[in-house]
Amino acid sequence: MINLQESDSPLDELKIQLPEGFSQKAEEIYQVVTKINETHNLTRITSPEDFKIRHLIDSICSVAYYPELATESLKILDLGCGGGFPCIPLSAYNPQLDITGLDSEGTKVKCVAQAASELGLSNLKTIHARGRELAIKEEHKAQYDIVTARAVATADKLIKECRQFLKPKGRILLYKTPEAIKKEEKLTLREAKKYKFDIELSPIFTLPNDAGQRQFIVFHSQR
Ligand SMILES: C[S@@+](CC[C@H](N)C(=O)[O-])C[C@H]1O[C@@H](n2cnc3c(N)ncnc32)[C@H](O)[C@@H]1O
Repeated sequence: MINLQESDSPLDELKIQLPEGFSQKAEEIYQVVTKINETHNLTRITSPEDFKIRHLIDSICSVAYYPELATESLKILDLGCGGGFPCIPLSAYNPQLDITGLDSEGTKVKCVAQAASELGLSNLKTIHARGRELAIKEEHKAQYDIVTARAVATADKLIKECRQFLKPKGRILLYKTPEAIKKEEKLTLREAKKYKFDIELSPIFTLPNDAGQRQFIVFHSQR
């Protein structure tokens, strides 16, 4: 049992409310993903407590800083979704979100599609492709309100790869550590300026159980 609750740190500190039924859904996500993981090697994080903190809580903390993720019908592309993070928890958190999980590894995409089907997440679909290949296809160009990416690539590379997916005034929301943001700062500033993005940084927050610090960096398209 993972027993996800609002009193969990940092959900409590960030005042993240869990929608009705989400704790039960979180348990189902844990059961379904770890079952698929037994045959497909999606994640090394499998203990209930680690899964809760490093996958579930980490995925939904974005809601604290971008509350529209909890309430609006946004079209989101999760680039490099891997085993389904953050796209699976986010699609369960707000059924109004229309999320596409994208990954260049076909097996991972199939596993996320299977998990979405078993979990009844009809608002989550998947595509097997590289970001830069999909971004030039007419049906995906300028179609998304937000592109998310967690643990995929440096911010400068992701700006280049994600920018064509965005609708006017769209955003790229990256799940990062403060250390990575600092390390990537110079190239990030250069690419953000080149492609006309304003940068927003969230406050730094800490995950329990030595899971480390996190920070979001958001690129707002000026166009
Ligand atoms: C370290 S995993 C992270 C997966 C997931 N976002 C998470 O946080 O658990 C990085 C994933 O990004 C995918 N990936 C890397 N570059 C990509 C690209 N250009 N287009 C699509 N997927 C990509 C990889 O195949 C891999 O599954």
